[in-house]
Amino acid sequence: MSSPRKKAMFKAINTAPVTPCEKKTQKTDELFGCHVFGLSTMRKRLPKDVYRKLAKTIRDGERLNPEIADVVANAMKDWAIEMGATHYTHWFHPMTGLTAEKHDAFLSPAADGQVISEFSGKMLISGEPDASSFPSGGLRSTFEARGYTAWDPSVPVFIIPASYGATLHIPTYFYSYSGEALDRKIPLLRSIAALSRQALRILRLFGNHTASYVRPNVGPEQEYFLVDKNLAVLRPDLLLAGRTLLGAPSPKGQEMEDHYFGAIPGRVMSFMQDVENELWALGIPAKTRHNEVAPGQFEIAPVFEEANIACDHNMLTMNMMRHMAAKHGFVCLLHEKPFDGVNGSGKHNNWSISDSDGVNLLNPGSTPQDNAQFLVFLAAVLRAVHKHSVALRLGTVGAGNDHRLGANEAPPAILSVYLGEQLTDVLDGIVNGKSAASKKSGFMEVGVSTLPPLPVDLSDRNRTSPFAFTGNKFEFRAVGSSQSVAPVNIALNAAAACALDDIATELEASVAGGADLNSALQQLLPRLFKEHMPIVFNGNGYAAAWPEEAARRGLPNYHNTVDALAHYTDPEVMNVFLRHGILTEREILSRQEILLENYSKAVCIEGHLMADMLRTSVLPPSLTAQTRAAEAVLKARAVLGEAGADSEEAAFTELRGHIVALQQGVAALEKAVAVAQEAQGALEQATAARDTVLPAMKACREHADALERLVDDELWQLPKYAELLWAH
Ligand SMILES: NC(=O)CC[C@H](N)C(=O)O
Repeated sequence: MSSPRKKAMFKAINTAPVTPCEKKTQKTDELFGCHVFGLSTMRKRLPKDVYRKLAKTIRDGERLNPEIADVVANAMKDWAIEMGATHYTHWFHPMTGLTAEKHDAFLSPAADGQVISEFSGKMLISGEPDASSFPSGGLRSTFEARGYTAWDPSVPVFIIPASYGATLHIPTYFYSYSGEALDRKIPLLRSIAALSRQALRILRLFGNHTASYVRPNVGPEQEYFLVDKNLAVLRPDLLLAGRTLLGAPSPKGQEMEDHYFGAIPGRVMSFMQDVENELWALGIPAKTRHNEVAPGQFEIAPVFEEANIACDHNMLTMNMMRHMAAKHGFVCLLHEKPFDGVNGSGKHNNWSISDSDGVNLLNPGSTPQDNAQFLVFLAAVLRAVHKHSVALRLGTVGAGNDHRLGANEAPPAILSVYLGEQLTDVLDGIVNGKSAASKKSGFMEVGVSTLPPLPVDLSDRNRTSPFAFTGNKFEFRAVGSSQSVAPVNIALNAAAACALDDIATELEASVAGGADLNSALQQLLPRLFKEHMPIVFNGNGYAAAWPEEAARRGLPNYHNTVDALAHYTDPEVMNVFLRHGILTEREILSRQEILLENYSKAVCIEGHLMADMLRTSVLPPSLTAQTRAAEAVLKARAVLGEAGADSEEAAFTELRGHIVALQQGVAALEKAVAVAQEAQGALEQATAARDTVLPAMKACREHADALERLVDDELWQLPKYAELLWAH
């Protein structure tokens, strides 16, 4: 038990579960939302007319009326101080992919040398952080520091408690001096508004005059790994890159499939309970928890919320998990592929749309009228994914996710829609103009006026599909575990808005021309389903034949981030975002640049880090092992004569072969990193990172992992896969 690695392992397996924080109450319904200045708290603390105006602002997603801002801010401050808050912060989502906050105390100097607690309406509504160091993708020069934050009242403010004093968090947008979006919230809100406008046109055609808005709902399933902290600190790759850059496979990985839904280890249960308590207090409806497929992998999933809130809540969930892992002696890995050879982690984005009356528009209804409306929305989704699949693919780009997509554990990078046989039968029937008897009970006459009810469980599950219909929602499985769900939902809403716009325009024209809605639909739906049937694929997305079949269908397959990002500026891709004012041309260009830079930086950091680890942690024990092997050859020869040391020589030669190759590999890797860093232009740099750094890393890893299996275990410093994956 002498080496730091062995000591860490000993500590890891002897660590007892940490007791979760004491809760304010044992009852979940009392705990839920207690750290949120939500509607019920507002009603209690605000004058009636102020409450009414604020509630309307929240419901309609408007900016706060400045006349009531001071009263609202004051009530918030009093509540926050009672909850132990000393500071407030505007909390936002810059293009770093993480959240950002800068804290200010509630204090202002008073005339008598004392201080008073102060928080005005102005402080609540807007802020002006120094924005110079956030990525802007060329939207402004570094010296143009001005950036603004503005309260997004559609997400309630909340308190993050800490032993030293809580902080009031105000969810905000973040934009530049010139009014351009520097964050992911602004385009998300614009996309939600666009979807609402277009979907309402369809509802009005169906005679719905009560719905005042339509909103997308999102439920992101979050996968993650937990690694014992004692072991993780000995792995610079886990700490700096969030994934292992080296590591021979564990003799036992996920082959037995015994981890999936297995009994949750005690330490992990305490961690989960602590996370959930905090999330519930924040009004985040965390619902499901379980062991995932890979050893050391877990999942947390909330129930649906409106997309903007769900997105903020997922960012908060990730922050909370990282934070709470430290308390429980873990490091929480949100990377898409922390370990080679076992499953990576995704974030399955469940997406549906509902109207202001709470009706889920992707729910097949129980009347012919409802079914017809469902088919229109279904057609719109198929059209959105088929016509705008590149825009959707852009919502999943990232250096980490490239290791996962298409690796036969997550969907391929080709976008297709899984509908299940039954629903596909129904659509085929509509396309072919004849009634379609489906496999099970579902049966649908052609001609929407005679549609019988559709069965509820319209589809099986298909894990290999990136975009699967699951009965009343779509599950977009391509998003990576570390990614914000904002980009993919911006793209989904934008693409759906375009498709609904096309459909509404045609139907409105037919109706205006005197056609009744049913005959207009009978004209439109068979044509639409026929046009977009190539996007429907119910088969195995992991099969080798699928990419070929997809190519025949004309479906794009951009299987890495750089290829996908190069198409951000294709006119038809830009148009998805331009058409309804979701992003301006300058905002699109800046996002393309930021994402490309982010990719090259991530790859170059990994390359640099791997070279350092190879030089300082892999080569030294390997060289010691080589010296021992050389001594073994000499000793065997001394005893057995020149010809008697064959096996010792073979062992030495094998070691030396990998060592020499690795020494050359490290030099090549360092050169590749330097070349990529010097390349001019964001696309060129990202291309160089992909084409030179990644292959150089792969070549090194082969030898390093072979050495791990050859070098004496007591010499090896880096915790091994078996230890990282199984010590919980
Ligand atoms: N059980 C599962 O759904 C596995 C999903 C897989 N981990 C992914 O990356 O998407």
